[in-house]
Amino acid sequence: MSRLGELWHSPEDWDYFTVPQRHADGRVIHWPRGRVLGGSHALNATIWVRGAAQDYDAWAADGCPGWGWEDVLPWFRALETYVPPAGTAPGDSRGTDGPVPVVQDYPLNPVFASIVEAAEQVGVPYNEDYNGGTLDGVSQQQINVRDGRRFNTWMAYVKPVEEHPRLNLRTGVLLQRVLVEDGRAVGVAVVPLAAPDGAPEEIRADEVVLCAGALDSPKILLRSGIGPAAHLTDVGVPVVHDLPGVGANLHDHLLAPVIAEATARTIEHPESDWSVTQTHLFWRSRPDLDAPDTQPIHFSVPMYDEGMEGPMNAFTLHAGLVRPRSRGTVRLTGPGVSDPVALDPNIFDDPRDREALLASLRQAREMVRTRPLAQDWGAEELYPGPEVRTEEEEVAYLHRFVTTYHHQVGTCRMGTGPDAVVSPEDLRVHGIDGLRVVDASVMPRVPSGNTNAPTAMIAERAASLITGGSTTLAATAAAAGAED
Ligand SMILES: Cc1cc2nc3c(=O)[nH]c(=O)nc-3n(C[C@H](O)[C@H](O)[C@H](O)COP(=O)(O)OP(=O)(O)OC[C@H]3O[C@@H](n4cnc5c(N)ncnc54)[C@H](O)[C@@H]3O)c2cc1C
Repeated sequence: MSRLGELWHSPEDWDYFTVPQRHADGRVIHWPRGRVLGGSHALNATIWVRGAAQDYDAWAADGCPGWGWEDVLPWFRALETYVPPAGTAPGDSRGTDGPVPVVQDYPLNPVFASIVEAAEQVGVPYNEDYNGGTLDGVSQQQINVRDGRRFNTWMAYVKPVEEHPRLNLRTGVLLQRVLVEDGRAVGVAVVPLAAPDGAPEEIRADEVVLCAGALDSPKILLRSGIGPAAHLTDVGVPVVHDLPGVGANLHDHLLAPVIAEATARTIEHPESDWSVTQTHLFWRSRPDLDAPDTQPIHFSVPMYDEGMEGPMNAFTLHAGLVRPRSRGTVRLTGPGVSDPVALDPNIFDDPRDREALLASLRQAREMVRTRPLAQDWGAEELYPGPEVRTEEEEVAYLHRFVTTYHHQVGTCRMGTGPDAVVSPEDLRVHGIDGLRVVDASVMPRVPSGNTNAPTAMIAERAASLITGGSTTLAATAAAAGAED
């Protein structure tokens, strides 16, 4: 867990980059994505966050009836086995017998205990369980680990039934496109990962469920001729079905680092079995907001970005924006599987995003100056650094160092309007029979927290829909796990 950064740029990473960001100094930003069973959950930080009730109520109000907080809560509960801090009991809203371990019962590295105190000193109260109904506050992260190792959705759901005679798992192939005949998906075409321009193999199916994530599901639909007709024509893909919303509505959470050297104490790393990020906080950048719009995340190591350098005995308080308003696109540059995809989150297109991230950055800088960090650890800010004082300088710093929180969503959004791609009722693609999308791309708007748990909730619910509501994979996998 503590070495997750080593998976970036590795063979397990699709290793995507954005197009140059016009409101962020023209920089391209690395977007790691899991190229492995378990998807991005196999290389993420395993932080488990449901989001705010208001997030889902807004989905319901915005054309997705049946996806309000009270509707999704049972599915969140069904997913998890929550292990609360020692000496405490799970609240009513928490699950205790689902297939995904959600663990809060682990030792905090001392620097995180001081970070929690620093947050309290700037007016952020401690929240024992941010998944218990209220997000606001500073908290220990709840993570997916078992026996000191990451535990992802592949391990929870598929591995227990890996040998099932009705499961045929193909690895080493790339899904090229969905095959559509007379308005119905009838299977997929795959090519060898090692030779993607080779002849495709066709796999026929009664129904196709696409779950390639917020970057690849729209890419595959576009390559299949399902998407905005004008764009498809531009890149040489024959139009099968004009669906304007495919690849639109791309958005992401953003981070910007505040890094401080600890000059008075050594940050030890007894957490080698645990994560180098153990706390985060949820905070409203303006008092009139109905839910937190920032989620700073803390690291016991310096998260130096390209162009930064400094001592290793340092920690990071990443400012974080979780209710972005800017929207971008996923677009093809050509019809082939080897043609690069153009990923444009359009960071800071809406200036309100920059304002919220700036408020979060200032809060993190203020925390570094509090007694628990400044005095007890001798914390001295390295980045942005003392020379960054005016608003203009802080904004320039954001443009130079803003980065992803890895939570891209929205590119095959659920809904019923002209921009909707899948139906909120059953996640079927509008206008094509026999085709569903089930992943982070269907979220109409990103929840105010990390996106893995919401994606797993959507998948859990979809499994029930696909099987006619008669069962859930949670129950199946939990039963299989119990037999081991
Ligand atoms: C570095 C990083 C850290 C993160 N940290 C956290 C965290 O701590 N907590 C949290 O909640 N969220 C975190 N996230 C986000 C979270 O992991 C994602 O939101 C979640 O995994 C999305 O699930 P998904 O099923 O939509 O897509 P993915 O998990 O990306 O799965 C998509 C799958 O489709 C496969 N695929 C794609 N294209 C093709 C193709 N053409 N052919 C065949 N297969 C294909 C991929 O290999 C992958 O297995 C992080 C993400 C990253 C990248």
